Amino acid sequence: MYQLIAPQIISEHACFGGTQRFFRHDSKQIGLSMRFSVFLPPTSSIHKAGGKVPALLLLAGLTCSEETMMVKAGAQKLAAELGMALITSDTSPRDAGLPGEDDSWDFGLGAGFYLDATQQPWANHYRMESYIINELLPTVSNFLPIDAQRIGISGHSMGGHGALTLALRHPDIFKSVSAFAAICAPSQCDWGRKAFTGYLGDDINAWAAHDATALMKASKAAPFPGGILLDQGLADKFFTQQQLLPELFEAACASAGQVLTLRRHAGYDHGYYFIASFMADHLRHHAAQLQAV
Ligand SMILES: N[C@@H](CCC(=O)N[C@@H](CSC=O)C(=O)NCC(=O)O)C(=O)O
Repeated sequence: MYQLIAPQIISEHACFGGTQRFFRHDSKQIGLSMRFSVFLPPTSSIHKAGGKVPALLLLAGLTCSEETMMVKAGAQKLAAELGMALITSDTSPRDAGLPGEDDSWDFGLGAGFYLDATQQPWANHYRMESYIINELLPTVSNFLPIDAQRIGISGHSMGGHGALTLALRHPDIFKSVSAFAAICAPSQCDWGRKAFTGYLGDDINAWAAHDATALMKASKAAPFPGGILLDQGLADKFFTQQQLLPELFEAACASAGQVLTLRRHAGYDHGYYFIASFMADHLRHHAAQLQAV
């Protein structure tokens, strides 16, 4: 483990008795400057004498940034009441300046898919999994009153894929998991096939390690005994276009003996009004499991 560098505060805002901060730091994993955000509840030790608080990492989807969840998901009020911090990451490196990086909205900039690319020209900078696991989480738990032993993960769409796959790949780090409208089987949908071909190459055997459905199918026992919560809107155009495929993840959970609460909501689309409508249930799902750790 290398020496962690203290992040710089870009802006700070009082929020529901706690503090919303936006940061930048020079990332060794990405090789570029990265931005992230943290909401600290009033119970954290920057507000009163006390210990470290549990935290929920919220991963956003395609075209989003570290700001999106904090601005649109409406999570801070209940997180403040539950005494839980919120952490958000950006969705890709910025300023890598790679050819083709900005050609489409579902690959490259804003579309890092929370994995480490193995293919050039992406492999040097597109290392979002190593960044989150080895740099972002150690940084926030080292420099802020966040308890590294009580971290949960959730996310939306591409961020839901990130939440499910990072939780399944790092169950020692993430003690609870949930997702909103997640890309549940990327090897079997257009978004995932495009991203995995670009970042991981043509060999589909390399894809399974980053596919939530494949990872769950390969599990010998339920990886999350506390259960996984997954919400899906039935008026979501990306669900209708077969980009999300929650039914495949549901079948994989059944075969692994993993308890999954998959809620299908009539009338809800893919956007943040859907996320905000069910965010409280997700925060309570995580709070219950993280308090118990
Ligand atoms: N530009 C796209 C739409 C992009 C989009 O809908 N992004 C979603 C995530 S999709 C999966 O990861 C999102 O969260 N957008 C931010 C928002 O505020 O809604 C198109 O042309 O369809």
